Amino acid sequence: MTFSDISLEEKQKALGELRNIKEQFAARGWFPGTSGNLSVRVGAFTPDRFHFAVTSSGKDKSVHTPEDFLFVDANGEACETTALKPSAETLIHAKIYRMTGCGAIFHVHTVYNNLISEYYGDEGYVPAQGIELIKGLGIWEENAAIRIPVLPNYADIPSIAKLIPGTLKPEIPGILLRNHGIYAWGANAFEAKRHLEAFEFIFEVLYRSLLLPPRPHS
Ligand SMILES: CSCCC(=O)C(=O)COP(=O)(O)O
Ligand SMILES: [Zn+2]
Repeated sequence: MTFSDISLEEKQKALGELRNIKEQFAARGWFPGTSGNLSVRVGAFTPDRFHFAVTSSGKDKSVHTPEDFLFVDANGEACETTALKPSAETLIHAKIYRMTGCGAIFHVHTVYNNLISEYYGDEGYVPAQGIELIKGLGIWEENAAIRIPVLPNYADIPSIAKLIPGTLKPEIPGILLRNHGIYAWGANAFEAKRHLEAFEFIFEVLYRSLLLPPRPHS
């Protein structure tokens, strides 16, 4: 399937979903200083051939403009002639699509995901257990213990993308970049949003738990 085979209706639906998500996350303060990026896949998928709409690089994501999104291919190249630049982290999105075949990927920088990724960064994963929102990740096992992968935050994005195949775990729909932010994905925008919200809740619980004083002996 080429980009022009994908219906206008499907492309517009993807752009509408991105616009809604962008507005909601911006209202939560999840795009400080132009950080963060979002994408939704369109059309058919094979690991080597797919297309997605992605946020333009360096934009203020708290306002809507006609330059907010563009469509790119599996190599992160623009599908149509445009002056817009795709997100600087488009190759990370492309690698996650290639590995998972998912339908949407959302990336945000928050204080909690930064603090927790640094705290557990040397281990290479964030451990979590006994938090109800683990179910929000689609993991319904009783008292599930999960490990959320943490990758180093190299300045060279292709170097990060290369690490993804060895790091990504099929059962965990997210990856942290140390002292940077999280990528969360799902079969569609609804699921990717639910996963991202669950991760952020988990990070806040973990961080606040570290601050609790020891319980007095009873
Ligand atoms: C301004 S934060 C540094 C870049 C970054 O990590 C990010 O998420 C935003 O980059 P983009 O090119 O997608 O605007
Ligand atoms: Zn980022």
